[in-house]
Amino acid sequence: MAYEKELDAAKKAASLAARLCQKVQKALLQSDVQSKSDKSPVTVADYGSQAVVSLLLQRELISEPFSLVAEEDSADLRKEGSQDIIERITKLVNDTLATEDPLKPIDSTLSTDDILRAIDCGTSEGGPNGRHWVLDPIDGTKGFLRGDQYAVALGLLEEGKVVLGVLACPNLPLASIAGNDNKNKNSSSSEEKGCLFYATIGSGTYMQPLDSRSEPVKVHVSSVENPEDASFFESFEGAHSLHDLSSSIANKLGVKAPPVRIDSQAKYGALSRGDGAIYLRFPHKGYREKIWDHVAGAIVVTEAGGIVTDAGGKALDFSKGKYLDLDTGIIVANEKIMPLLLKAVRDSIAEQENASSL
Ligand SMILES: Nc1ncnc2c1ncn2[C@@H]1O[C@H](COP(=O)(O)O)[C@@H](OP(=O)(O)O)[C@H]1O
Ligand SMILES: [Mg+2]
Ligand SMILES: [Mg+2]
Ligand SMILES: [Mg+2]
Repeated sequence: MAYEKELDAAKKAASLAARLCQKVQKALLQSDVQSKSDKSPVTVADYGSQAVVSLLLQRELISEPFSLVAEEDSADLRKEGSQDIIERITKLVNDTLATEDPLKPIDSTLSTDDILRAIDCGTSEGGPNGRHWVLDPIDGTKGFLRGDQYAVALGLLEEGKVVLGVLACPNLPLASIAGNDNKNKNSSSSEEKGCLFYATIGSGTYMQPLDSRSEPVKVHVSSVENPEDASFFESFEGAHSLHDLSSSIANKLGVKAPPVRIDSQAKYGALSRGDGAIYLRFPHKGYREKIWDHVAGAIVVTEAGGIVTDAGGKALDFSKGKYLDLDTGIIVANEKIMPLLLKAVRDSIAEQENASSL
């Protein structure tokens, strides 16, 4: 299989980073109200996750040139007054790496400078040439803080095309979230949860339990043909996607089920195994989508048989650097539903534009 070595490294890196995030989220949820309103736990987990992935990939793929496009950089951490937080991140990363390799000699413990350097490996710009890893160390920070869904999302671009993607979703139930009430979909209930989705180009999409040795299963998007029987995903946060517009599109399609609102690229993971059939994402005017919010999710869905396009039906172009250059919105569906969805999107956007020009 192509990209076998890269996939092994990516799965290991994302799983370990997810373990770090789980530890921080658990402490956060057990803490008092005052520290919950403080943003530092998510900061620590974000940087810690990025450092773990950066270090792991470089260690596992030592003979290859390394380029990483990642959401975070260390500029804020290098400001005065950040020493305490850097030390917390460094301890967290060292503790996490030690669980991966308990026999590691003690003198290889990483220093604060090592951690800052690892975070700053993620400053590549991407683009159409060569290989670039693309990382969102915590996608769905809002969900992370609420105790809901989030994902560690890692992908690989080769000559501007996505060839590999891994999504670690620590709070996503292993069983389908279709048909549950909305509370269970987003939050951590007592059922078994923690999913690792992965895909390489031409080889399909697989899911396995995070942190477990049980066998991966091949997954497929929903085969629903009639949109009336489809359910759709969208952002939990109304600030990230226009819920009114998606509701208008769903009405036109005759979708009966209420929207399933969850945070992060866990939506792409859930779609890849058929929990819902449609994903609608329409940011407010002027927002520019970043590649790390979609690279891993896009290949996880397309290798499972889905289609991911912008609102005009164009494939997403990940070769333009950090930003996606696209026509309003991102939509996902299976082959059968996509033509109907594109028409509903076009009609709803035209109606909205007419209404605002009156
Ligand atoms: N105004 C906005 N419109 C659309 N997306 C936004 C946004 N502000 C932030 N985002 C992006 O939405 C992502 C979360 O998506 P979702 O709503 O599906 O959970 C965020 O990722 P991070 O949490 O990694 O910053 C962020 O990049
Ligand atoms: Mg993100
Ligand atoms: Mg993020
Ligand atoms: Mg962010």
